Amino acid sequence: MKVLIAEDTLTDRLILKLYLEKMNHSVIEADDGSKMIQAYEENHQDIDLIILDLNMPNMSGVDAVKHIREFQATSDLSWIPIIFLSGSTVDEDIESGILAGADDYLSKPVKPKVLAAKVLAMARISEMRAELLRANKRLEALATTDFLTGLANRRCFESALDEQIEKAKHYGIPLSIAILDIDHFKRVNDSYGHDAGDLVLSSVASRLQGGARKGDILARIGGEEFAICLPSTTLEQAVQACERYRMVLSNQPLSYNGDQFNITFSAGLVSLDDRYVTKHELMKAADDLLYQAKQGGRDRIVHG
Ligand SMILES: Nc1nc2c(ncn2[C@@H]2O[C@H](COP(=O)(O)OP(=O)(O)OP(=O)(O)O)[C@@H](O)[C@H]2O)c(=O)[nH]1
Repeated sequence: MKVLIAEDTLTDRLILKLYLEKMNHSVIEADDGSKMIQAYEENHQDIDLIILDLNMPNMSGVDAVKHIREFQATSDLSWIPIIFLSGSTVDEDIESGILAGADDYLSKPVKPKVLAAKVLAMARISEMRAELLRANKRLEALATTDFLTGLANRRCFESALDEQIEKAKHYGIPLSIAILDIDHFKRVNDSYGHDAGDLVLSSVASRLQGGARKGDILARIGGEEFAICLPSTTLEQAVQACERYRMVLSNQPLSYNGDQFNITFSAGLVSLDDRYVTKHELMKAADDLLYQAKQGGRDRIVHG
């Protein structure tokens, strides 16, 4: 681990450094609270643990710990363990160090075995926390991704759409959305089986993704239904974009086990204007136009 130590008494600092280096940790030193904060702000991405004296000149250990915890919160930095050192065994001193945001307490003079044990305990907590964050990230990805195509799922699309609507209204920039539905998809399943259907859905997703403009948000929002959010795009521009999406599908058949599929989609396309307040209204409007596209003969985009 990389340990930042702050201790104003030179001999105490050197002994602590020696112990830590013997345990194969690397050390950054500071001799008062404000230098420790500076060292932390400059090296925070590398530091795994802070050990600091509670009583130091210029800035007390309690204030330094508070500052570090505040800095972590406001800069969205990950938590790292902090152990404070003190010659005092007064209950109130221990309490104030922990209340300020430290995680453990070491009394002076530091005993190497106790130091090693506490550093190990902090490393364990740190690793558990990192594992929890990784697990949360995996869960978040699962909760927002469509398992079959790898595109965003409906939940993720709707939340992105909420953000885009707010941004568009706030800055007065255009926003369009399209809802696409593959034509006669049931025939693929019925003729070639569900696996072929799944493969067609994945291929459609990667074709659409391949043709996507940077910033467009693509999602699979239902069985054979996809949605595209086109930020900063007027209706006229969105019609062109959707025609491009239509071409990436229809200009070349998809193949599965030697069979070729000519896949087309129908789409409803709308742009945000005063008629729509919520994402549900916008999506409902796109859905109604999609229905018209199906009624009108499929393989077409109807906009409104
Ligand atoms: N393979 C596969 N099929 C799916 C999935 N989700 C929905 N489907 C199928 O998609 C088909 C949708 O059929 P319909 O709603 O009748 O629509 P369609 O055949 O595409 O006809 P139109 O939309 O009217 O052009 C059904 O056969 C569903 O079983 C999926 O994840 N995988």
